[in-house]
Amino acid sequence: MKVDPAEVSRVLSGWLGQQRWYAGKSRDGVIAARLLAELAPEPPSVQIWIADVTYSDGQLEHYQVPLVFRTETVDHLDHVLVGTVIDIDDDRPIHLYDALHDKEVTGVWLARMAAGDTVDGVVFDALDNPGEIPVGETSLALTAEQSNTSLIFGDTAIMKAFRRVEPGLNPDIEIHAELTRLGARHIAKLLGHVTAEVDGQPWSLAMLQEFMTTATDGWQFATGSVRDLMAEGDLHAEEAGGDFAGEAHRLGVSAAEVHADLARAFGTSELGSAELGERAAVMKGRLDAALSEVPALSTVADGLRHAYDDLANYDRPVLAQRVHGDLHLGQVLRTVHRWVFLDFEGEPAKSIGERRRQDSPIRDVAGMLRSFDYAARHQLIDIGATSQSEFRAAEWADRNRAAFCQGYAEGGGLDPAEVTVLLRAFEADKAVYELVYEARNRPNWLPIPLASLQRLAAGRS
Ligand SMILES: Nc1ncnc2c1ncn2[C@@H]1O[C@H](COP(=O)(O)OP(=O)(O)O)[C@@H](O)[C@H]1O
Ligand SMILES: O=P(O)(O)O[C@H]1O[C@H](CO)[C@@H](O[C@H]2O[C@H](CO)[C@@H](O)[C@H](O)[C@H]2O)[C@H](O)[C@H]1O
Repeated sequence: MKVDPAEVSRVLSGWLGQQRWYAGKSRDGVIAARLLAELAPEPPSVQIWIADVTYSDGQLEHYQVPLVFRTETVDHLDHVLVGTVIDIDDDRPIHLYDALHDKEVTGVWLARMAAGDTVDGVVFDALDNPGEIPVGETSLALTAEQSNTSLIFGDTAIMKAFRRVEPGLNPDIEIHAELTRLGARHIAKLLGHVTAEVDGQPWSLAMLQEFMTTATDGWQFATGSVRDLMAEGDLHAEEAGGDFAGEAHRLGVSAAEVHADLARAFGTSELGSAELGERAAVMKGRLDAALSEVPALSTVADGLRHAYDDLANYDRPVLAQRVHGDLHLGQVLRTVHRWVFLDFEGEPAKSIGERRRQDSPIRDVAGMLRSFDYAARHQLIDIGATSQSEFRAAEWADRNRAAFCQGYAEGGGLDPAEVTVLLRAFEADKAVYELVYEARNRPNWLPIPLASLQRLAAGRS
């Protein structure tokens, strides 16, 4: 079976724009597809293709698209049909399907990992424990596709195939590999990964992790607590059923423990005044870029610049280390035993180089505090806010933010109350990022980060 890459580019051009994980939806881009590796040559052939997207401003992005080549159409795969091309050898049609959604072929990733294969320069690595790869289990794709595509195998392992790929080791694999080696408590163990070697550079394609069964994610857990509170007439957060503060405290302790593990695994450094000035300048740059996309930000921009100036003029060195980089309640799972932290990839919009840089752990604290604010306020968007519901949401957020900070300090982290300049700058930076994210993805959620930016610009949290 032989196909013309130009034909594959043509079908991908129509299909990519419909995928949740494709970041170029609002931009004009030219798509060129190239074959990276053929994982299963026997029919149905399974191949990893890379779609190189060149945007009109010259920017280049790469997306991983594993395809299965079938000579017959398959009804139950209709929803993941990418397109039909012609076989160069015999002029017959070949139907291309998204291989990650075809249970008949997904097992090849596990089989190759367990065997420690290298295929066309793509290395399948099971670390030291090939026996832990659940070869033979059937896959189930997570329906809530996010930045990547995740498959659960049986109930023991989850494989995340990275969609947007680039040269450089993905921090999610890098961090999970080190923390697994350390035996860290608050992560899901790394079982294996798939990495291509292209021109001497690694390209991370996929990772396999222990699957945490019967876990609830932090967002579901926290928003359940807010729902209970809102259903309870006049009660305060501590009086209503489903109070979350005990969990918020445990989550804070756990975050401090994760940071201690990251410091142990990757070391620490100090950000002096020059570096703080440079970090503040990056935040101002992000604010300026956001202003052109969300004009409502202009009313608070001066106050936010003051917060960034305070960071630039901070008179003490700031401890830096590897961090999570995009910490929020959707990135933590509560198992029966402990809180588990997921997705150490950092903010998807940043380059791998930026995401691997050491940073203040207060960036993660700020991310989680923003999430408490989101959890408290997002229901008011649907039910309509009154002054009383606003007051009660704020009370829930304040209570849980305080519990998280107290837990973080008790767990050995910096006391957030003692580094308010850092916290304000990082919260503002995150809320600016969120404002752009909401403008692009969920415009009716814009009031959440905007209200926080108004408080932060006025010098409140
Ligand atoms: N090890 C795991 N155990 C259980 N569920 C997981 C695990 N890893 C991820 N998940 C689930 O998959 C979702 C997506 O995972 P995530 O790593 O955040 O992917 P993405 O990079 O696409 O956002 C998570 O929100 C969580 O619900
Ligand atoms: O899950 P991702 O790593 O792809 O993160 C992106 O999407 C998140 C939304 O799913 C977004 O998080 C924002 O909304 C959350 C509620 O849905 C809230 O808990 C977070 O605090 C808020 O930042 C995240 O910013 C974005 O990178």
